[in-house]
Amino acid sequence: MVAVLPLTLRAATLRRRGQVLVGPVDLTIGPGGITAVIGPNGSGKTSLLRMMHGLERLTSGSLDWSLPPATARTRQSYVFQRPVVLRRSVLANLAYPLRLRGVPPATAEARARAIATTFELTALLDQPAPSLSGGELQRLALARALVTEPEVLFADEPCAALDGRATRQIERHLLAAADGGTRLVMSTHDMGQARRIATDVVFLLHGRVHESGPAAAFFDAPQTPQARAFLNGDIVE
Ligand SMILES: Nc1ncnc2c1ncn2[C@@H]1O[C@H](COP(=O)(O)OP(=O)(O)OP(=O)(O)O)[C@@H](O)[C@H]1O
Repeated sequence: MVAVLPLTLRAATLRRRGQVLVGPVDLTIGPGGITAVIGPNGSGKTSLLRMMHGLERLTSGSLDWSLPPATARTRQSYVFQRPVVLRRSVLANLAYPLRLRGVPPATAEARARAIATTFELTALLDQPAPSLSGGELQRLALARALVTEPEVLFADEPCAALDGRATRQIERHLLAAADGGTRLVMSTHDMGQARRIATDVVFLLHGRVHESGPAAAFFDAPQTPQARAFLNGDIVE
């Protein structure tokens, strides 16, 4: 199968109501690894992820996958910061993306049950998804995003509002997905998390990529005063 990556953004820009929210951004997402998109509140992390997944149309510039956009779209998933679930059972939620792709019901259900085991959701399969706790919902959202075995997963703050234990649990699943060959691009406010799991970092400031590169180098020796200030928890202008 031909790979969907790399994803290449050239001068990619998103404007809303006359304001530049993101861009111009030049960025390549190659195969393998976990990219942490970091930056202060309002720096454009969510907007950039939405652009890459095709939820926002670029105002100018270009964004190219190595395959046509319609094909690329079927090979990627997105996890929203606030998990969105169907008002149906956990099992139905897990089977849904497979059914959408035309997988027969029995096969979809078997795959849904298998991923539920991995994500420790088996005991909850018959429960209505909206009744789950925050940590369980986030696990369900991630499991549902991965049930199609996407080549790329975009995750917007996948551990926002989770406690330490639930966060570590999600991180284990993210690392396992990356080990299994899914390319991860995630935003996070949690620098401990970025240090723990990211292979590379994209540091956004005012909608532009201010610094990017291997995570270890970024955290050990940030190149700009703004990145240093951000990592120190100071206000970044
Ligand atoms: N649809 C929209 N229309 C107008 N402005 C928007 C829209 N979506 C986002 N913005 C603005 O774009 C900027 C970037 O927002 P975005 O949510 O991408 O940042 P973020 O880095 O993810 O922020 P946070 O860390 O607070 O989640 C913000 O100033 C936000 O108010």
